[in-house]
Amino acid sequence: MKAPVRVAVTGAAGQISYSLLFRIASGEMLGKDQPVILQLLEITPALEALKGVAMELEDCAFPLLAGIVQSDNATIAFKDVDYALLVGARPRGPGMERKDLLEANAAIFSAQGKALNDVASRSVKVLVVGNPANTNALIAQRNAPDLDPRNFTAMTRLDHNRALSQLANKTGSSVNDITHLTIWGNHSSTQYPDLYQVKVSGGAAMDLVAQDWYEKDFIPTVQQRGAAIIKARGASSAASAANAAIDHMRDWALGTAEGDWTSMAVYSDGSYGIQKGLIYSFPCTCADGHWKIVQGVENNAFSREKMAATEQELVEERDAVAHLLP
Ligand SMILES: NC(=O)c1ccc[n+]([C@@H]2O[C@H](COP(=O)([O-])OP(=O)(O)OC[C@H]3O[C@@H](n4cnc5c(N)ncnc54)[C@H](O)[C@@H]3O)[C@@H](O)[C@H]2O)c1
Ligand SMILES: O=C(O)C[C@H](O)C(=O)O
Repeated sequence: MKAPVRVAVTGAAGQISYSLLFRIASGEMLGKDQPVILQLLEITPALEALKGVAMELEDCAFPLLAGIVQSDNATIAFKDVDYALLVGARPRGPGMERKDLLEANAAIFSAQGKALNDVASRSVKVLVVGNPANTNALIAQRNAPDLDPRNFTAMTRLDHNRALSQLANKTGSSVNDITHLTIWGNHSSTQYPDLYQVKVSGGAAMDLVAQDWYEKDFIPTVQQRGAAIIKARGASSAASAANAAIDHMRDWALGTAEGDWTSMAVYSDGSYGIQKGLIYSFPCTCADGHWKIVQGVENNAFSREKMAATEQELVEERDAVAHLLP
């Protein structure tokens, strides 16, 4: 048996975590041979509810669950963690854009960035789920100057998975037949789901769909899917968000599928002309616990315009929280 790794989850009594924690503890994220210690962070008023979640985790008798820490103190919850899933934040309600949450949630991520800087493992892998995810990840990263900026990522895997399903439905194929999909940019309504590189059963996806459907149906559907879920469910996506978080971390830790890539919002090194330092979603491959931005994707004028628009939104979000960026 391997030695246990420490996995922090914030917002651990919230709705996403209720789908997430049990899957981490059952080995779906890091493998069926990897014991985990869950280090759960909540705000003080939610500690009682958190206790109930921890009791249920115990009641599953997961063979891989080697311990549970519950705290309202980030320096306790993040102590020596190898993985940190930053979920805890206010979700948006009907009619809100994710960036409307910037003020409410930004302070959380500066405090948590500092705590990670102080006590987490130096190789901690951080995934920000709480919205606006990219800019929250930027805030956490900038408040953790002793950690490699590449340790901080934000989640666009839910958008990626949504796009896979939409395309599979349209083309009458299986998600298993689809490769080389990219979500570029922000986890927001400016994101750009790019089908130009996509292969369906080895052939070009754009040969199977009309440009009109791509522009007027597919792109807005993927961009607006979070809002559509909120409208239908009366609450933001939870199980699908947890599933995407598992996919993101599993690929980062254990590697992406051979011959394909995934979408991850990562620290921009200037690839594709995107401003260095933004947390921007790119096509990424992962191996040996490290992600790499796929190079050499040829973007046409349509794509470049969409990539620039979502970059511009991230620049504006960054500028709006400049006071929280040391
Ligand atoms: N990136 C994505 O694709 C994606 C998808 C779905 C939801 N989200 C976002 O995830 C976040 C959580 O969603 P949810 O549905 O689980 O919300 P929720 O309200 O059910 O749960 C959030 C939990 O976070 C806790 N919390 C608040 N401040 C905290 C802090 N400082 N430290 C620790 N915990 C704290 C709350 O007490 C609550 O239990 C929201 O911001 C939502 O918009 C992101
Ligand atoms: O849309 C939201 O506010 C929640 C989440 O980011 C989603 O995409 O479902």
